Amino acid sequence: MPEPILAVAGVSKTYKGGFTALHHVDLAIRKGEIFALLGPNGAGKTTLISIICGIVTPSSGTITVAGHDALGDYKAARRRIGLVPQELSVDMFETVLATVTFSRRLFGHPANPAHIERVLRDLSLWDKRNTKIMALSGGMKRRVLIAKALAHEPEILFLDEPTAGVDVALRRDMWKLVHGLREQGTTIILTTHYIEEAEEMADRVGVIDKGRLLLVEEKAALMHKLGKRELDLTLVEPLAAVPPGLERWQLSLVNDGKVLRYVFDATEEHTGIPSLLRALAEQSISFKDLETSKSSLEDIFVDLVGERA
Ligand SMILES: Nc1ncnc2c1ncn2[C@@H]1O[C@H](COP(=O)(O)OP(=O)(O)OP(=O)(O)O)[C@@H](O)[C@H]1O
Repeated sequence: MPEPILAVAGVSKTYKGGFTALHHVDLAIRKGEIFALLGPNGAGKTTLISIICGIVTPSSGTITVAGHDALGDYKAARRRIGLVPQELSVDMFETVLATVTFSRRLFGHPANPAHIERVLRDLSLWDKRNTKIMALSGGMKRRVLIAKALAHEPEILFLDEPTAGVDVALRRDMWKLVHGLREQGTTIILTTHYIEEAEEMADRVGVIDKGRLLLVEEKAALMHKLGKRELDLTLVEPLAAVPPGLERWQLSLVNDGKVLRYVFDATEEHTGIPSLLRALAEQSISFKDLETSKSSLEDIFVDLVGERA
């Protein structure tokens, strides 16, 4: 792997009260990728991002951003990063243009009106540049946060739960926007609880829970590796229990015994379906419909964090 644009090594965080929010996290982010950090509430996602962005001090570990030590050479590292926070943090009485222009100045960059215009146009905010933030819709305010984060031309953009509480249309717009940014060469790291979001957007997915990074995988490989499939057979006659003699297959009854469900590993060469169907025929169990479904990243995620009963 080429030199990562962001390297997190052995990062732990114990807050003052004694709570350990991160346990020895190692993570290397490739230039130009979209990386989704997926985890339930309280998993440690915001803590990790805040440490990388220099807002929270780690208890141990190192962070390197584009070759700069984020702890020792904080300013140089921070300049490479744009952070879109979860919560609205803008001056409601300022105009869009003034707010975004000011964000660039904060990083000590010389003015670049052409860049600011490009950012605002990309985010469909140019027509609103002279509007006060308070007069914008919720979706537009979110876009302003992104514009602010991009004002100083960062190489890495962090999006902390970019679509929490936004409607479906805006969520899709956000996804499009993120893909557009990646095409322009920005590395994107987003945190989310929405599996759908990781599935839709990410090249790689990291799953974090209780402060531990459980795995980091290519999204496609993750889904392939852990992908289970379900075969649902809608029975002609409902069953009260899975009949004896079928223990070889992982079967269960759902929908009041009307559906016999077979869970199998889609990556196995032999799925066991033909032999199951033969065994059912031998027992005169007939079905009127048959349907297979692929498990989603959501099933995988729930399996991983062990919330499934
Ligand atoms: N300043 C703090 N002092 C003590 N504990 C904290 C502090 N900030 C966060 N925590 C705790 O650390 C854990 C991780 O919190 P964090 O905000 O990083 O989680 P998260 O994965 O971003 O969650 P969410 O999805 O809900 O935003 C939580 O248990 C939280 O209560």
